[in-house]
Amino acid sequence: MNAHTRLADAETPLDEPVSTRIRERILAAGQRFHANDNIASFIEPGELQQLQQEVESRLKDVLESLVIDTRSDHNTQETARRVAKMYLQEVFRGRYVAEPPVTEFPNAEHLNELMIVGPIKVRSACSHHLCPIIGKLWIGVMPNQHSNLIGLSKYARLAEWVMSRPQIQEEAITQVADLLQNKMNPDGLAIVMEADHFCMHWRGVKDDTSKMTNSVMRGSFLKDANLRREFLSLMNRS
Ligand SMILES: Nc1nc2c(ncn2[C@@H]2O[C@H](COP(=O)(O)OP(=O)(O)OP(=O)(O)O)[C@@H](O)[C@H]2O)c(=O)[nH]1
Repeated sequence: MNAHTRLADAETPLDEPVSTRIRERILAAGQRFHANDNIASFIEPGELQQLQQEVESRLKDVLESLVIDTRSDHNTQETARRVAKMYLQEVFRGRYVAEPPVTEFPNAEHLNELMIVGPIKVRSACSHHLCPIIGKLWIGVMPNQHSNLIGLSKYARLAEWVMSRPQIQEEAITQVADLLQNKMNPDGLAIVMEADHFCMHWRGVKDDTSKMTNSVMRGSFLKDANLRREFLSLMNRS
């Protein structure tokens, strides 16, 4: 074995794709890493940049397999880099970064009146085709004296964190509900989402008029039909 071969052998672990290192940590911890899971706690400082480079190189292979001449086509020379950046830093960012900081305030005045936020614009992508999902979200909260209150902007920040992952709408809205439920511990929580799915508009069935609407009702919104009606009627005016 010459010095060059020994050096190459010693370097093998460093040549391992960064995605493999991250995946091994997640598996060792027995955690899930579905498309709509957040894996930020398994990514070490500096690795996100390496992951972006790895995705860029794989996307180059995809363009190669699509028989696109990225060397002479001035429009696609930088496409792999741009798409990798878009996935990691923008549209799927919610998988890779930690939850945004949210200050929780005690409900000092024991407020117990209905509060509605919306429509919050949501942007996501379906996990089946990675096509955009663009829609609106309304959140209703009924606090009690044990609830925490959060700042108005934090509803949008938390929703964005959950939505900027490949999702299906039913699971996305449940993730938003679980997050708010744990943070605020309200008496009742109501969430409605209405969205356009571009996997239906742009391709496939090419139905560009239908939208998907779904709702999650918890606690007092589930038990009290009048409260539910009040939320739905006020929501429809916004
Ligand atoms: N339930 C649910 N389905 C979704 C969502 N987003 C996209 N879909 C659907 O996921 C389905 C995937 O269906 P498949 O039959 O596996 O894939 P496909 O052959 O490409 O389906 P077509 O879209 O009918 O061409 C499609 O019917 C999509 O419309 C979502 O958020 N929730």
